[in-house]
Amino acid sequence: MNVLELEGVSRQFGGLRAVDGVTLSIGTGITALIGPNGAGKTTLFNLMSGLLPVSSGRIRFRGQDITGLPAHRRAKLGMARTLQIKQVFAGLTVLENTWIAARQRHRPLDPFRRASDDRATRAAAEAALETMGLEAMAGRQAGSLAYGDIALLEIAMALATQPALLLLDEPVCGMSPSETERTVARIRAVSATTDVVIVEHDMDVVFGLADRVVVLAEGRVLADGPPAVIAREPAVREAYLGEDEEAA
Ligand SMILES: Nc1ncnc2c1ncn2[C@@H]1O[C@H](COP(=O)(O)OP(=O)(O)OP(=O)(O)O)[C@@H](O)[C@H]1O
Repeated sequence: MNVLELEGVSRQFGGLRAVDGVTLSIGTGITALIGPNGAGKTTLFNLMSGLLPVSSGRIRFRGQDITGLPAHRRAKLGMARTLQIKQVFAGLTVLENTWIAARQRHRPLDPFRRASDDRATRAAAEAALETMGLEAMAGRQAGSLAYGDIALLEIAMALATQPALLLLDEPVCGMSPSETERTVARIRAVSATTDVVIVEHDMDVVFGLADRVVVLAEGRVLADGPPAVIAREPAVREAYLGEDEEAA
Protein backbone atom coordinates (compact mmCIF):
# COMPACT_ATOMS: atom_id res chain seq x y z
CA MET A 1 0.00 0.00 0.00
CA ASN A 2 1.24 3.47 -0.84
CA VAL A 3 1.65 5.70 2.17
CA LEU A 4 -0.02 8.72 0.55
CA GLU A 5 -2.47 8.84 -2.34
CA LEU A 6 -3.77 11.96 -4.06
CA GLU A 7 -6.70 11.64 -6.40
CA GLY A 8 -7.65 14.54 -8.66
CA VAL A 9 -6.45 17.06 -6.10
CA SER A 10 -6.96 20.73 -6.98
CA ARG A 11 -6.54 24.02 -5.17
CA GLN A 12 -7.79 27.35 -6.45
CA PHE A 13 -6.89 30.83 -5.31
CA GLY A 14 -9.63 32.99 -6.76
CA GLY A 15 -9.54 32.27 -10.48
CA LEU A 16 -6.10 30.66 -10.38
CA ARG A 17 -5.73 26.87 -10.25
CA ALA A 18 -2.42 26.59 -8.37
CA VAL A 19 -2.80 22.79 -8.24
CA ASP A 20 -4.89 21.33 -11.03
CA GLY A 21 -6.14 17.75 -10.78
CA VAL A 22 -3.06 16.02 -9.42
CA THR A 23 -3.24 12.24 -9.06
CA LEU A 24 -0.18 10.84 -7.36
CA SER A 25 0.78 7.87 -5.18
CA ILE A 26 3.71 8.35 -2.84
CA GLY A 27 5.49 5.08 -2.11
CA THR A 28 8.74 4.00 -0.52
CA GLY A 29 11.93 6.05 -0.58
CA ILE A 30 12.49 9.71 -1.37
CA THR A 31 10.14 11.52 -3.71
CA ALA A 32 11.18 15.01 -4.85
CA LEU A 33 8.72 17.61 -6.12
CA ILE A 34 10.33 20.00 -8.59
CA GLY A 35 9.14 22.53 -11.14
CA PRO A 36 9.60 26.13 -12.24
CA ASN A 37 8.62 29.04 -9.99
CA GLY A 38 4.88 29.16 -9.46
CA ALA A 39 4.40 25.54 -10.61
CA GLY A 40 2.42 24.74 -7.46
CA LYS A 41 5.01 22.79 -5.44
CA THR A 42 4.49 24.62 -2.15
CA THR A 43 0.73 24.55 -2.58
CA LEU A 44 0.75 20.79 -3.27
CA PHE A 45 3.04 20.25 -0.28
CA ASN A 46 0.64 22.22 1.93
CA LEU A 47 -2.30 20.20 0.63
CA MET A 48 -0.44 17.00 1.56
CA SER A 49 0.31 18.17 5.11
CA GLY A 50 -3.12 19.72 5.64
CA LEU A 51 -1.90 23.27 6.06
CA LEU A 52 -4.26 24.15 3.21
CA PRO A 53 -7.61 22.49 2.43
CA VAL A 54 -8.17 21.12 -1.08
CA SER A 55 -10.72 22.77 -3.39
CA SER A 56 -11.53 19.31 -4.79
CA GLY A 57 -10.15 15.78 -4.89
CA ARG A 58 -9.35 13.18 -2.24
CA ILE A 59 -6.27 12.42 -0.15
CA ARG A 60 -5.63 9.09 1.59
CA PHE A 61 -2.90 8.43 4.12
CA ARG A 62 -2.07 4.82 5.00
CA GLY A 63 -5.38 3.83 3.47
CA GLN A 64 -7.45 6.31 5.48
CA ASP A 65 -9.29 9.24 3.89
CA ILE A 66 -7.75 12.37 5.42
CA THR A 67 -9.06 14.92 2.91
CA GLY A 68 -10.88 17.00 5.52
CA LEU A 69 -8.35 16.64 8.34
CA PRO A 70 -6.27 19.62 9.48
CA ALA A 71 -2.47 19.40 9.85
CA HIS A 72 -2.38 18.50 13.56
CA ARG A 73 -4.73 15.55 13.03
CA ARG A 74 -2.59 14.31 10.15
CA ALA A 75 0.46 14.64 12.39
CA LYS A 76 -1.21 12.37 14.97
CA LEU A 77 -1.74 9.78 12.25
CA GLY A 78 1.98 9.75 11.43
CA MET A 79 2.68 12.56 8.97
CA ALA A 80 5.49 14.91 10.01
CA ARG A 81 6.75 18.02 8.26
CA THR A 82 9.45 20.64 8.58
CA LEU A 83 9.06 24.22 7.50
CA GLN A 84 11.45 26.54 5.70
CA ILE A 85 11.47 28.73 8.79
CA LYS A 86 13.27 26.81 11.51
CA GLN A 87 11.27 26.26 14.69
CA VAL A 88 13.17 25.02 17.71
CA PHE A 89 13.13 26.07 21.38
CA ALA A 90 16.36 28.09 21.56
CA GLY A 91 16.59 27.98 25.38
CA LEU A 92 16.26 24.20 25.63
CA THR A 93 18.86 21.58 24.88
CA VAL A 94 18.96 19.51 21.72
CA LEU A 95 17.72 16.44 23.62
CA GLU A 96 14.93 18.41 25.34
CA ASN A 97 13.71 19.75 22.00
CA THR A 98 13.65 16.25 20.55
CA TRP A 99 12.06 14.81 23.71
CA ILE A 100 9.22 17.34 23.54
CA ALA A 101 8.57 16.38 19.95
CA ALA A 102 8.60 12.66 20.83
CA ARG A 103 6.27 13.38 23.75
CA GLN A 104 3.57 14.61 21.37
CA ARG A 105 2.84 11.00 20.53
CA HIS A 106 1.40 10.54 24.02
CA ARG A 107 -1.35 12.43 25.76
CA PRO A 108 0.28 15.65 26.96
CA LEU A 109 -1.35 16.13 30.36
CA ASP A 110 -1.90 12.60 31.55
CA PRO A 111 -0.84 12.38 35.24
CA PHE A 112 -1.14 8.58 35.14
CA ARG A 113 1.34 8.25 32.34
CA ARG A 114 3.28 5.07 32.68
CA ALA A 115 7.02 5.02 33.23
CA SER A 116 7.30 2.76 30.19
CA ASP A 117 5.83 5.57 28.06
CA ASP A 118 8.58 7.87 29.33
CA ARG A 119 11.21 5.33 28.44
CA ALA A 120 9.71 4.94 24.97
CA THR A 121 9.66 8.72 24.56
CA ARG A 122 13.30 9.02 25.53
CA ALA A 123 14.29 6.14 23.28
CA ALA A 124 12.48 7.75 20.32
CA ALA A 125 14.22 11.07 21.00
CA GLU A 126 17.65 9.46 21.25
CA ALA A 127 17.14 7.35 18.14
CA ALA A 128 16.14 10.46 16.18
CA LEU A 129 19.26 12.32 17.35
CA GLU A 130 21.42 9.38 16.35
CA THR A 131 19.89 9.17 12.87
CA MET A 132 20.61 12.86 12.37
CA GLY A 133 24.14 12.55 13.82
CA LEU A 134 23.41 14.91 16.71
CA GLU A 135 24.05 12.59 19.69
CA ALA A 136 27.22 14.45 20.66
CA MET A 137 25.25 17.70 20.82
CA ALA A 138 22.40 16.34 22.96
CA GLY A 139 23.27 18.57 25.93
CA ARG A 140 23.90 21.76 23.95
CA GLN A 141 21.42 24.63 23.97
CA ALA A 142 19.59 24.66 20.65
CA GLY A 143 20.09 28.42 20.40
CA SER A 144 23.87 27.96 20.35
CA LEU A 145 23.90 25.64 17.32
CA ALA A 146 25.10 26.52 13.83
CA TYR A 147 22.38 26.98 11.21
CA GLY A 148 23.01 23.59 9.62
CA ASP A 149 22.73 21.82 12.98
CA ILE A 150 19.46 23.59 13.76
CA ALA A 151 18.10 22.31 10.45
CA LEU A 152 19.19 18.77 11.36
CA LEU A 153 17.60 19.20 14.80
CA GLU A 154 14.35 20.20 13.19
CA ILE A 155 14.37 17.01 11.15
CA ALA A 156 15.25 15.04 14.30
CA MET A 157 12.23 16.57 16.04
CA ALA A 158 9.99 15.49 13.17
CA LEU A 159 11.54 12.00 13.26
CA ALA A 160 11.08 11.70 17.01
CA THR A 161 7.33 11.52 16.43
CA GLN A 162 8.09 8.26 14.55
CA PRO A 163 6.21 9.27 11.42
CA ALA A 164 5.31 7.03 8.50
CA LEU A 165 5.89 9.96 6.14
CA LEU A 166 8.22 12.93 6.48
CA LEU A 167 7.61 16.06 4.40
CA LEU A 168 10.67 18.30 4.01
CA ASP A 169 10.29 21.82 2.64
CA GLU A 170 13.58 22.93 1.04
CA PRO A 171 15.75 21.09 3.56
CA VAL A 172 19.08 22.55 2.38
CA CYS A 173 17.88 26.10 1.78
CA GLY A 174 20.49 28.61 2.98
CA MET A 175 23.14 25.96 3.73
CA SER A 176 26.81 25.97 2.89
CA PRO A 177 28.06 23.20 0.57
CA SER A 178 29.43 21.17 3.49
CA GLU A 179 26.22 21.56 5.50
CA THR A 180 24.27 20.53 2.40
CA GLU A 181 26.39 17.42 1.97
CA ARG A 182 25.89 16.42 5.59
CA THR A 183 22.14 17.01 5.44
CA VAL A 184 21.78 15.01 2.24
CA ALA A 185 23.58 12.05 3.86
CA ARG A 186 21.28 12.25 6.87
CA ILE A 187 18.12 12.44 4.81
CA ARG A 188 19.31 9.36 2.97
CA ALA A 189 19.71 7.62 6.35
CA VAL A 190 16.18 8.69 7.33
CA SER A 191 14.77 7.21 4.14
CA ALA A 192 15.90 3.73 5.18
CA THR A 193 13.03 3.67 7.69
CA THR A 194 10.69 6.51 6.72
CA ASP A 195 9.18 7.57 3.41
CA VAL A 196 10.14 11.12 2.48
CA VAL A 197 8.76 13.85 0.21
CA ILE A 198 10.97 16.87 -0.44
CA VAL A 199 10.40 20.14 -2.22
CA GLU A 200 13.82 21.37 -3.25
CA HIS A 201 15.26 23.92 -5.66
CA ASP A 202 18.84 22.60 -5.56
CA MET A 203 18.97 20.25 -8.54
CA ASP A 204 22.23 18.59 -7.46
CA VAL A 205 20.49 17.63 -4.22
CA VAL A 206 17.33 16.47 -5.99
CA PHE A 207 19.09 14.33 -8.58
CA GLY A 208 21.60 12.98 -6.06
CA LEU A 209 19.06 12.11 -3.41
CA ALA A 210 15.65 11.29 -4.84
CA ASP A 211 14.48 7.82 -5.84
CA ARG A 212 11.71 9.44 -7.79
CA VAL A 213 11.21 12.93 -9.24
CA VAL A 214 7.78 14.43 -9.86
CA VAL A 215 7.85 17.49 -12.10
CA LEU A 216 5.04 20.00 -11.75
CA ALA A 217 4.25 22.70 -14.27
CA GLU A 218 1.26 25.02 -14.05
CA GLY A 219 -0.27 22.93 -11.29
CA ARG A 220 -0.13 19.62 -13.17
CA VAL A 221 2.20 16.64 -13.19
CA LEU A 222 4.40 17.07 -16.25
CA ALA A 223 6.64 14.06 -15.63
CA ASP A 224 7.16 11.42 -12.98
CA GLY A 225 9.95 8.86 -12.78
CA PRO A 226 13.45 7.95 -11.65
CA PRO A 227 15.93 10.86 -11.71
CA ALA A 228 17.96 9.44 -14.61
CA VAL A 229 14.85 9.23 -16.80
CA ILE A 230 13.50 12.65 -15.76
CA ALA A 231 16.82 14.34 -16.54
CA ARG A 232 16.56 13.14 -20.15
CA GLU A 233 12.89 14.09 -20.74
CA PRO A 234 12.74 16.77 -23.44
CA ALA A 235 9.49 18.26 -22.06
CA VAL A 236 11.10 18.61 -18.63
CA ARG A 237 14.25 20.18 -19.98
CA GLU A 238 12.18 22.68 -21.91
CA ALA A 239 9.71 23.56 -19.14
CA TYR A 240 11.99 23.37 -16.20
CA LEU A 241 15.58 23.76 -17.19
CA GLY A 242 14.73 26.47 -19.76
CA GLU A 243 16.90 25.00 -22.51
CA ASP A 244 15.11 26.96 -25.20
CA GLU A 245 15.73 30.21 -23.38
CA GLU A 246 19.37 29.37 -22.87
CA ALA A 247 19.79 28.48 -26.52
CA ALA A 248 18.20 31.79 -27.48
N1 LIG B 1 -2.20 32.04 -0.73
C1 LIG B 1 -2.21 32.30 -2.04
N2 LIG B 1 -3.07 33.19 -2.57
C2 LIG B 1 -3.10 33.43 -3.90
N3 LIG B 1 -2.29 32.84 -4.80
C3 LIG B 1 -1.41 31.94 -4.34
C4 LIG B 1 -1.30 31.63 -2.94
N4 LIG B 1 -0.32 30.71 -2.79
C5 LIG B 1 0.17 30.47 -4.02
N5 LIG B 1 -0.47 31.20 -4.95
C6 LIG B 1 -0.22 31.17 -6.39
O1 LIG B 1 -0.31 29.82 -6.82
C7 LIG B 1 0.69 29.52 -7.79
C8 LIG B 1 1.56 28.37 -7.28
O2 LIG B 1 2.33 28.85 -6.20
P1 LIG B 1 3.31 27.92 -5.35
O3 LIG B 1 3.90 28.75 -4.29
O4 LIG B 1 2.59 26.69 -4.95
O5 LIG B 1 4.40 27.55 -6.45
P2 LIG B 1 5.87 26.96 -6.24
O6 LIG B 1 6.04 25.93 -7.31
O7 LIG B 1 6.05 26.53 -4.85
O8 LIG B 1 6.77 28.23 -6.57
P3 LIG B 1 8.22 28.66 -5.99
O9 LIG B 1 9.19 27.70 -6.61
O10 LIG B 1 8.38 30.03 -6.52
O11 LIG B 1 8.15 28.57 -4.50
C9 LIG B 1 1.45 30.82 -8.01
O12 LIG B 1 0.92 31.46 -9.15
C10 LIG B 1 1.18 31.62 -6.76
O13 LIG B 1 1.23 32.99 -7.02
